Amino acid sequence: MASHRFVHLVESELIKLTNWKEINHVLEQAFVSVSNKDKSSGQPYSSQPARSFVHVGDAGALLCMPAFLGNISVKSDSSQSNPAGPAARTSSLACKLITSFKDNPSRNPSLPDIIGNIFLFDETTGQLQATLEANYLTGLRTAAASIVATEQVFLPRIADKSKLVLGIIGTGVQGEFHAMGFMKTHKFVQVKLWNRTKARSEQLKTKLTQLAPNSCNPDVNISVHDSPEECCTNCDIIVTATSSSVPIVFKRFLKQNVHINAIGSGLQHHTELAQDIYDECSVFIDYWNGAKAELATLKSTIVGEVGEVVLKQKVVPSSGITVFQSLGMAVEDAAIGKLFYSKYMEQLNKGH
Ligand SMILES: NC(=O)C1=CN([C@@H]2O[C@H](COP(=O)(O)OP(=O)(O)OC[C@H]3O[C@@H](n4cnc5c(N)ncnc54)[C@H](O)[C@@H]3O)[C@@H](O)[C@H]2O)C=CC1
Ligand SMILES: O=C(O)C1=NCCCC1
Repeated sequence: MASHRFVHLVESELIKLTNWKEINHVLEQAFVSVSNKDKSSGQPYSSQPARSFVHVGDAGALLCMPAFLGNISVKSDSSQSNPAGPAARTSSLACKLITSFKDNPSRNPSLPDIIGNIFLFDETTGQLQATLEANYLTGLRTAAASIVATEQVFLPRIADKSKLVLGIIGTGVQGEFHAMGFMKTHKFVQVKLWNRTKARSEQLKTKLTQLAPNSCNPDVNISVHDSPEECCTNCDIIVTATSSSVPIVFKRFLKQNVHINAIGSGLQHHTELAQDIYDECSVFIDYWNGAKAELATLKSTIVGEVGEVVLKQKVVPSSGITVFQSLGMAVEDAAIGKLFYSKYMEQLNKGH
């Protein structure tokens, strides 16, 4: 076989290509693709098995996440050269290989909890087109999944969207991406931060203060809190992004009308929130296949997939506590991998 070249996109290149609106646009299509059972509907569709794990004792795991995503547009209608026309459609064939080792951050020197790469293939020939460093992309796509879930499940029930308060529980990598993504795409009057090690929240506050002038509210108040309870008080939207194996958010901390994006705690998934929350809330998920395998021990009411909400197959509650229980799925990586590869190739062809 003739040798074949592929590109390798590193984090510094990916940072330059980042546009949150485009990322949210492809993530919404990833959600739709898993809920759409009719390939001829004109909507995105996909094929993705439940991901496979190799456990390394109790220390960590290697995850293999393959997916095919069909009929997506990597550009939103408003960003293409002819905004009046339909956005061009493409597909994505990809596999993310990722490791999750929970003790990595406390090593000396510290290492990320999550380390991964996305392998992107030509969907007509199967040839490897690109490898993309996936730590940064996992941060972006997981935050974008929470943003889309919040827009679909929670924001329709909020009449006045100009006074929202965001709480971030856990200001590690994911907490940071979530704070940045939400501030870039939605207006908040306050962003509240809590982390087990307070210094880390203070560091994030400094970064977010620098970002604020380029966010949806340059006057946003960013505050650091001493406890999860103080941080959650008065929040409309909460993100939990920790590796805690015991509950850190309880119902008594919450407003009556609140949305939580529960994204942390690795492969145990639902340990960050107390059972009294799960007893009362409506849970939305990313995909049933994954939930059957990875949320088998969750005792709560799962209403449906976020994609089912977008497709109007499921109705969202008009008040109360909603939870987006984020597992993370391969089509999200296939979507963001294709978006960044396309943008990179476009710039290369323009001679940048
Ligand atoms: N749902 C999804 O798609 C994804 C979920 N994750 C999960 O999100 C979580 C955070 O990941 P990263 O931000 O990348 O990790 P990180 O290592 O950057 O941050 C971990 C955070 O958890 C906190 N933490 C650890 N143990 C704790 C405890 N017992 N109590 C309270 N806080 C504790 C740390 O202070 C830190 O803020 C992990 O559980 C990871 O597996 C990560 C990527 C995707
Ligand atoms: O989807 C992902 O990527 C991950 N999800 C759960 C924790 C590890 C990474």
